[in-house]
Amino acid sequence: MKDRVINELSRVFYPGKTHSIIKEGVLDDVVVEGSKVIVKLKLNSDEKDSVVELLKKSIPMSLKKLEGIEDVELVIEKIVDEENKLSHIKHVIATTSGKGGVGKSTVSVNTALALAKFGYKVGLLDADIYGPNIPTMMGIEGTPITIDLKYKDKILPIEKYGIKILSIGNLVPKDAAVIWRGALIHQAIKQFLDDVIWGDLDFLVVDLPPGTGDAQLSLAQLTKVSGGIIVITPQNVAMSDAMRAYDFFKRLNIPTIGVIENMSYFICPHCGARTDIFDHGGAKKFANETGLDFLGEIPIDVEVREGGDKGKPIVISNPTSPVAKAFEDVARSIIEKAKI
Ligand SMILES: Nc1ncnc2c1ncn2[C@@H]1O[C@H](COP(=O)(O)OP(=O)(O)OP(=O)(O)O)[C@@H](O)[C@H]1O
Repeated sequence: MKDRVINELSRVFYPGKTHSIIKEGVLDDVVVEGSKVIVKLKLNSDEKDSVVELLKKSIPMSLKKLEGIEDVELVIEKIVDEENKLSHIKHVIATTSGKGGVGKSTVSVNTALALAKFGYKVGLLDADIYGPNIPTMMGIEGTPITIDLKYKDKILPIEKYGIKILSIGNLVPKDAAVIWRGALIHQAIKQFLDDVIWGDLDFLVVDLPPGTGDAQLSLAQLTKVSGGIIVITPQNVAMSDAMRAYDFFKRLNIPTIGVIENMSYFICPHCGARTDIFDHGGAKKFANETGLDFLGEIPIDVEVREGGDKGKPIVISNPTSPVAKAFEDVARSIIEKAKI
């Protein structure tokens, strides 16, 4: 229904212009509740009253033509011109890792879902240019993006499991991004921040590429990141990579919220014995040495991997499991630090 509403709105002219209200970039959100639709617009504070009056007439008139829509509510917010476009996002949280494959995306996805479980409005931005695997993990691969293809200027994130998701994988052809360098990456991240209709969010979790590179730099330049999370595996060799990621956050003035140890240990499902496959405690040691907070340890669990492959993360597929609880603990620490 939401798609139909947006499609219909693409036919409503912005008063005084030759293009639609969508092209004008004033649509902030669309919420469908049964036969009622709520359309949220953000207009410049100096927009004329006559324009507002015309919108109040034309939008309900147009949407009521849709089958199943009986009531249309218009919420119009006036914003100061060129107000920071991210002012409706309270906290930007970035996750990174010293190196690839440590489970950074897994942590981003499950932490975002745990935050949403606590009732917060959450967005998840997959800015991992080199391995945008969040669509697969969230089970949204192949879902066509609606609005950017038609209007070029605004992108609607995909909603699943109660959060809004957008991946660089949705914007560029598979494998094309790996050759991207500075300027292009900067442009892509800018587009994510400027042109995506995130709506009001308490948290935007950004899954950065591993290491210290252009994406981190651009994000820091383009927005105020409330805090960064470093994901590491327990081996000693992982420490120097983590230290580089931490130093980079410091140089970019991104406060580090803390460290998570992923693949921390393995509990045998048959005998219950614990094995520290990659050693254990590296992240805690790292946290002690740097004075950072230790946010928790996530065991290796086949359900985590399966959840990622099947597009149903463990926080959703098995919410009472110890791993899901561990992700909730991470979310609690973020909430506590953000003092929300
Ligand atoms: N705690 C865990 N238990 C079992 N499997 C896990 C765990 N964490 C991550 N994995 C699996 O390890 C693989 C790599 O994880 P993920 O993609 O999250 O890592 P990443 O650090 O984001 O990798 P990349 O650098 O490629 O972006 C995935 O198949 C994922 O399902």
